[in-house]
Amino acid sequence: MLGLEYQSKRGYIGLEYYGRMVGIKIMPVGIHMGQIQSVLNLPEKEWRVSELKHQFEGKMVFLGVDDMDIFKGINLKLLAMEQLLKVHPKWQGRAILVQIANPARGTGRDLEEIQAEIKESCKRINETYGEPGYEPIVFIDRPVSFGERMAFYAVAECVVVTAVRDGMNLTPYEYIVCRQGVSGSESCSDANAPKKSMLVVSEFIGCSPSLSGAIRINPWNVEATAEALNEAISMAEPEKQLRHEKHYRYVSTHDVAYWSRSFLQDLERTCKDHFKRRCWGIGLSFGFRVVALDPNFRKLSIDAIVMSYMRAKNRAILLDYDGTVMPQTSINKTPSLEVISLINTLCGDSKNTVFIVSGRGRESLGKWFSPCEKLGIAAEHGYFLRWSRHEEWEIIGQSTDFGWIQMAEPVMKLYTEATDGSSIETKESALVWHHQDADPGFGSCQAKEMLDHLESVLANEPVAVKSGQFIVEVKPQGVSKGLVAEKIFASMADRGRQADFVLCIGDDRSDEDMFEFIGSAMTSNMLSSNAAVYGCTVGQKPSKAKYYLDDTTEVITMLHALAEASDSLTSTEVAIGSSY
Ligand SMILES: O=P(O)(O)OC[C@H]1O[C@H](O[C@H]2O[C@H](CO)[C@@H](O)[C@H](O)[C@H]2O)[C@H](O)[C@@H](O)[C@@H]1O
Repeated sequence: MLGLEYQSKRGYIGLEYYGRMVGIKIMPVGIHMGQIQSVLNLPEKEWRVSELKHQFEGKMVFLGVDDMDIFKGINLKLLAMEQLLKVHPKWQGRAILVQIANPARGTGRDLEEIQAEIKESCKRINETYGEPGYEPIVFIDRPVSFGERMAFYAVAECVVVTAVRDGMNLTPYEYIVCRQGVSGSESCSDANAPKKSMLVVSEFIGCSPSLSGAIRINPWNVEATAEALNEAISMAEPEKQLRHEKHYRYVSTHDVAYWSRSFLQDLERTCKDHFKRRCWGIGLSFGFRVVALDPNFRKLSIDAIVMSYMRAKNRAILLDYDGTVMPQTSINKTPSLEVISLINTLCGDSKNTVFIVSGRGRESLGKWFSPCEKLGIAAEHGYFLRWSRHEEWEIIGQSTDFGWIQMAEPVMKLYTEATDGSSIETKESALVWHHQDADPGFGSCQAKEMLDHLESVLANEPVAVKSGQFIVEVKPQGVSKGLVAEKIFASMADRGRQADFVLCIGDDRSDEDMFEFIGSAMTSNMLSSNAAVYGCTVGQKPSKAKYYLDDTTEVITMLHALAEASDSLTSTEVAIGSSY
């Protein structure tokens, strides 16, 4: 949705936006039952009902209640009525459409045109089908009070809504409640008479999906609407009553009180963690965002991590590459001598298991880190994993079916052609669309669009579509940096070296899987019960990591501090000198 990640929960959608949870749900509003029932009891309403009953005696009354505006489809309703009289002549002299048009609230040429059309239609229909004592169209364009409206509902056999665009439109709901009447009152429907509330409603109005007994129409289809009018008034009485029962059951139980209660419940559920977070304004101008951060989210203290590091006996150090040890802005992506040296120093300490965990391919990572003999590498988000330079690559991904590439590639090509500066990277297990060199605004819009497109095209394929730093990536399902962390911790535990110090650093979405996993790993037996766990994101932003460092420079400074606290510094320095 809008290129943002979301989860479909029970009955609603949860969307995380800059650390805040946004809940999205369809919540049709209801009516105020008490308000309607109090009007139903008014004596002047009863008086007006008698008058109308007399006026429309022996007639089938269709009723329309609309504001006079260009979206209400009033003229379409008149045309449908005209068609009904034409193709079903048995209704001539018997069927009447009473159209209440609340005075227009706006002005303008469009409105004037529609008013002229309506006037013209009323005149034509009444001239064609009218006769002494019978006018098929009764057009009321004066203000009509709530009470009088109730009186019209009381005499109407069917309410017709033909809006081409609308919000909820609660007219059908009012009609249903009015037709049910109030017990003990000589109300709309005679107190003991069977209740009916026939409805012909546009499929374009908000209340339409809630009214399962209504006849739904597309108001632009005049012929079909005319048939619906005929069906509504010709239907067998028991069927009309059954439909009314369904309507009334829904409307009376889903009133405005129900709506406000469920709205508040949903609001509370969605916002339950909001109060635990701190909000910060970050960025400037169009890049300005309010982000909500966990109050425990804090800067990683180098002194504190060094202390834990020195206390530990079995350490797991998992480092992302791009944006973590390699600045995102660097043109040359080969690791610097400084990084190689640091990593070798860390690897040289026998207490350490050090891994580069990256989305990049195994070939480039293998080449770049060839001087780091003891370094483990997880490439392509862990699809490939190697414990040290001397060991073989393991394939962690379960899927060997890459048929999805035939479906994903044409979609990516389409967007590449339309987005100057974008390109496709083909990895061994994944396809990546890059837009770092495209126009920033257009590139990210295209990325969101493409993500949706790929998700729908690949819905039944064993893949995940993810966005990252200027990329959209399709990779095998189940492959994640979280799984890499799990594998490493499990293997350490199997070797009797349960980690008592964990450091995971990364900067983007794919690293969140690592942070999520280490958050839960404490409760499993994979880690030592007293393990010091440091999940650290690069850049201050909403994250599942508990700590942050501001940039790659701070990451390197911190790694230097750990290297200085490591054993066998001399031997590793020698190793670098000989192999790089
Ligand atoms: O897991 P990481 O180490 O953070 O790697 C993720 C992706 O890295 C590469 O893309 C990144 O560098 C590109 C320039 O070389 C840049 O255009 C892109 O915006 C960055 O995300 C790599 O090409 C991807 O396959 C990795 O998934």
